[in-house]
This record gives sequence, C-alpha cells and structure tokens, in this order.
Amino acid sequence: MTGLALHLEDVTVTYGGKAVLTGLDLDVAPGEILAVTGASGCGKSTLLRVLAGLLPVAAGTVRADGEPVRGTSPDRALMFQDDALLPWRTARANVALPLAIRGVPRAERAVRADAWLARVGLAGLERRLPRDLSGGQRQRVQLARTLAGAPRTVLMDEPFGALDAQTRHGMQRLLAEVWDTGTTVVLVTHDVDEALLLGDRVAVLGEGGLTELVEVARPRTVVDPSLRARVLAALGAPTLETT
Ligand SMILES: Nc1ncnc2c1ncn2[C@@H]1O[C@H](COP(=O)(O)OP(=O)(O)OP(=O)(O)O)[C@@H](O)[C@H]1O
Repeated sequence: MTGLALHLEDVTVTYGGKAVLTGLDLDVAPGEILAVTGASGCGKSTLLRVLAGLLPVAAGTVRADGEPVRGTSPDRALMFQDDALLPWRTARANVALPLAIRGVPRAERAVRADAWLARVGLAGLERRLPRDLSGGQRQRVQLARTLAGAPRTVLMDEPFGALDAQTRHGMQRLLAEVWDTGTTVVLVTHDVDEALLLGDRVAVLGEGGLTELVEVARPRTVVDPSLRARVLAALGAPTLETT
C-alpha cells in the first residue's frame, strides 16, 4: 500500500466570511509524517477537515494523488480529538466498521478487529461498550478503528491527548510501526516534543498560514534542541525554555 501525495495550493478557508487559513501552500509526500503544531485557534483542525474533504475551501486547490478532493474517502481517514465511537456498538463492532466499508467478509471482520484491539493493548475488552471503557481506552479503540481500514492517509487530531505518559509512548511506537507500511500521516499536536519525535517535518501554523517548516532527520529517538528552539521561536515562545 502506498500513501497518498497531498497538495494544497493557495488555499483559503473561511467561516462565515472570516478567513482562518489564507493562501496556504503545503505538500505532503507519500508516506511522509507531517506534524502540524500552532497556537490554539490558528486553524490546525480546519486544515485536517479540508484534507479529509469535510470542509470546502473558499479559494485554492486541494489534491490527493493529483485528484481534486471533493469529499470524504476511506483512503483519507480522520481520527477526531473527541470521542467518536458509536456508543451502542462494542469495541469489536466499532473497529469492524471500516472493514465492512472495505467489503471484508463478515466472518473475517471480527478476527481482524480483535487483532487490532490486541495491538493497541485491549485484548479481552472486545465486547465492552464505549461507556464501560476509560477515556484512554476509548481513544485506543478509535486508533484501532482508524488503522483497521488501512487508509492511505491518516489525519490525526491530537490522537494522544487523553492518554497517560506510558500509554502515549506505546501508541507512538505502534504508529511508528504502521508508518513503516507507507501510510501518509498528518498529525496535529500541541506537544512540540511529540511533533519533533514523530514528524519527518514539523509545520508551524500561525495567523492565516504557515510560519515555519522544519525537517527532522531519522532516527528520532531524542529531540534535537536546535530544532526545538526553532519550532518554539515560530510559536512565539521564549527559546530558553528547552528543558
Ligand atoms: N464551524 C465553525 N464556525 C465558525 N468558526 C469556526 C468553526 N470552526 C472553527 N472555527 C474558528 O476557526 C478558528 C480555527 O479553528 P480550528 O479548530 O481549526 O483551530 P485549531 O488550531 O485546531 O485550535 P485548537 O488547537 O484549539 O484545537 C478558530 O478561531 C475557531 O473559533
């Protein structure tokens, strides 16, 4: 499976006439992990919704593998910040949803769903309803559901927000494995260290558009302090804060 190439050219997005993104140019290469960070309200979630095909642009072009993005597609999966599981379905049935959309035969769906649940550390909880899971566990079910559909692009909005440090680490490792399969990832995070550990590039969004684009070489086991300082400077934070 190859990841999609994403292309935004001179993109402007407005809400009720007020521009949130203005003249944004951005390319994401197939299989690249682009981490997007920026101050609250600068338009990070808006960018993901545009890439998912959920929000039309006021001007400019958005393409996936050269084709104009005109709506949603199972090839571009969006994982929301909020809890988006179906409350009346078990964890297994939630994870099986994208498999049904992909036309996987019913008997195979449960097996594959359970395998994904095991990979995110939820073996034994397959029959639980979302209300009987913790916030972090629900987030892991969402991650399993997103990945089960084998999308060519994963768009993630603060996917690790509700997780404790240890689980967060495990999820980051799991995602690193998945990325080796060539999926393109656009990951929104407020956490500069997470952005620099996970992203091949880190895009900093400011008022209206891009203020910095930092390339991060692999392997990324530790955060490079000079890159951290660059991202923090673009965010307008004091650069001495490098602990
Ligand atoms: N449906 C909407 N109608 C009107 N304004 C909106 C709508 N959605 C978002 N906005 C506004 O657009 C701006 C960008 O919102 P967006 O959610 O993309 O920001 P963000 O960078 O993801 O923020 P955060 O980091 O706080 O999640 C904000 O000022 C927000 O209030």
